[in-house]
Amino acid sequence: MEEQDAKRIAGYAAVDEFVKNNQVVGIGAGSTVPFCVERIKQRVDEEGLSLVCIPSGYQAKQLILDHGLILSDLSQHPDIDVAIDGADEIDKDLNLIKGGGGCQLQEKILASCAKLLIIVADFHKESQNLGEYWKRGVPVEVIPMAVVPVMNKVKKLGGNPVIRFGVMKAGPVVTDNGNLVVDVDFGIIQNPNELNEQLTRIPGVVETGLFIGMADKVFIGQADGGLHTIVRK
Ligand SMILES: O=C(CO)[C@H](O)[C@H](O)COP(=O)(O)O
Repeated sequence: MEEQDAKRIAGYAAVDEFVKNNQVVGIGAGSTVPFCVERIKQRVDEEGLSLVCIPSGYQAKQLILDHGLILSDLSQHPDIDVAIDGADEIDKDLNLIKGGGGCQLQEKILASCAKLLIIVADFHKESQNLGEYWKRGVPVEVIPMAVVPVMNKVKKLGGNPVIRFGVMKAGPVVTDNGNLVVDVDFGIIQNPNELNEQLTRIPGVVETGLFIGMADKVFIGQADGGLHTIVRK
C-alpha cells in the first residue's frame, strides 16, 4: 500500500464521518488535505450537501476554487463547524507538530474558530513523543525584523534554529502573512505545552506549529490499507 493510498483512506474517512449538510468547513494544507477536498466535492455532487469552505492559505483557497466549492472567510463565517487538516507528527496525547507547509498561523486560527479539529495523516506521522519522527524541527513563524534575536533566544531554550529556505528561490520562505519560518530542532520534546508557552512568550514570535490539546480526532491511514483513529480523551 502506497503512502498516497493511506492519505486517501484517512481523508475520505474523516470527511465521511464529520462533514454534514449546512456546515462551515475549515480546510487546511498539505498533501493529505487534497483527498479531503476531493471527497467533499464527491459528496456535494452526490448528496447535494450545502457547505461553505474557509481556507487556511493559498493552497487551500485554490483547492476550494478548483473543486467548485463555496469559498468564504472568517469575516463572513467566524464560527467553523469542523476544520480538517494534516499534521507532520501526532503524539500519544494528540498534540501535533504542524507547519510543514508554512501555514501554521492560519491553521491555528482556523482550529481556534472550529468546534472540532479533525486531523488526517498517513502511518508515518504517529509517535509517542513529538520530535521522534519529524526531524525538521518545530516551525516558528517570526516577524522578519526579529529573526536573529528570536534565533538567539530559542538557542537558550535548547533549540537548534534554521531559517526555512525555499526551493527555486534564492531566499527564505515568506509566509502568506509576510513573515519568516524558523524551524527549531529540540530533539524529542517531553513537554510540548511548556515549550509552546516558552516560544510564544518571545517577542517577534507570531505563532508556533505546536498544536496542544486542539485535535479532537485523528484519522491515520495504515500501510496495510486499514485505518487507525484516536479520539481526544
Ligand atoms: O501543517 C501543514 C501545512 O502547514 C500540513 O498539514 C502538514 O505539513 C502535513 O502535510 P502532509 O499532509 O503533506 O503530510
